[in-house]
Amino acid sequence: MPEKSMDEVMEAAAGAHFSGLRLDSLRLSSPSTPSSPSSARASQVLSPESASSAAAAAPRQPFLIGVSGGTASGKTTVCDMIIQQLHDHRVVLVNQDSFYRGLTAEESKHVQDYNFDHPDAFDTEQLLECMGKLKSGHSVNVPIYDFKNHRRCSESFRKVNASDVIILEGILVFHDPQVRNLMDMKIFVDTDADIRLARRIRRDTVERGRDVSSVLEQYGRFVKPAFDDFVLPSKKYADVIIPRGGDNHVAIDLIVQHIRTKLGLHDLCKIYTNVYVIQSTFQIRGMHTLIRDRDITTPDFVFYSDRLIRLVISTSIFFSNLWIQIDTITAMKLGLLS
Ligand SMILES: Nc1ncnc2c1ncn2[C@@H]1O[C@H](COP(=O)(O)OP(=O)(O)O)[C@@H](O)[C@H]1O
Ligand SMILES: O=c1ccn([C@@H]2O[C@H](COP(=O)(O)O)[C@@H](O)[C@H]2O)c(=O)[nH]1
Repeated sequence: MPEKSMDEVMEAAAGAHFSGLRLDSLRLSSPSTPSSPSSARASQVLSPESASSAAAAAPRQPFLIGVSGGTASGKTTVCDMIIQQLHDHRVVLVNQDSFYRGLTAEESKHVQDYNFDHPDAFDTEQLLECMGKLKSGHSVNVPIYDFKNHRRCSESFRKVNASDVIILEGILVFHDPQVRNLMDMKIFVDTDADIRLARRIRRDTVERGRDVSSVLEQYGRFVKPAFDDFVLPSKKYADVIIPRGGDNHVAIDLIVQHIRTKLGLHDLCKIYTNVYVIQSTFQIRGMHTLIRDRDITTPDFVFYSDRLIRLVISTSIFFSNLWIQIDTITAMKLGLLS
């Protein structure tokens, strides 16, 4: 019989013909790697599928957001706005630009021929290593890239501390599948190409030591073709597309609200390590809405409250049964039971 995930069981429990949970339909399976004392217990008994849905409901890792889009689309501006609005949480920003390989002395002589918009211009291995460490709660030293001389500062780094939210921003952060798969949420900043070019001319002449003709030359030769070949095709991976970038306050508010909801669960599980948050489903949200409706009839109130209460109790019975089984196995291993 195929294994059922906790989500499927709960979905069934919240469905139209609920008549209690059948715990015997949940099979025990082999151990998986524990990540914390509380999840260690669960991961010994839940199937990988169930364990991953439990992990999804009770996230322990930082929330990683990827922000992509063409050059000068407003990625940094959008990230700054998100960080500002999430002021009550620890948020760090990592720029893909920091992982530019930097030019060799030979390449520097022909800088006008160098394609900074191709995926090979970035040290993606190093980026992956840094993001992996940050995701597992460690601080990292991120290189500092100098756009004026196209090199990394050899002796200084930026220390990025472990945080609740990590934002990774850059033109090609959705290009590499391994980097993409680390992300919990992907945002694409979609700004008109003419506006981006105008902003890029202003920014690169004012801040990055270029002149207008070199910006236009680089744009036509490398930036635009690479946008069409690599950046635009990665837009399909986005969960959210923000038209007009930082001008789109509604989209940014919605994104911040979503992150706050995710972090709310995160915080709860951090404070109480044995809390299991039942994953919200369409049916569960529907029942909560119905019982909060002041015009609901008494029979309906009793009916839906009963379903929700059964769901909570069934879930706790499910977990207490698991703990009893683990404790029995442990006792047998210790020779306390035969
Ligand atoms: N909504 C906006 N209105 C006007 N200027 C903007 C807006 N968003 C960004 N800019 C300007 O455009 C330039 C590029 O913006 P930035 O956020 O750094 O883009 P990206 O990170 O995508 O390269 C910056 O000089 C910034 O001040
Ligand atoms: O030495 C360099 C490195 C990069 N670039 C250009 O920068 C943009 C990416 O940065 P955004 O902030 O996203 O615009 C990319 O299009 C490169 O062409 C550079 O000119 N010189």
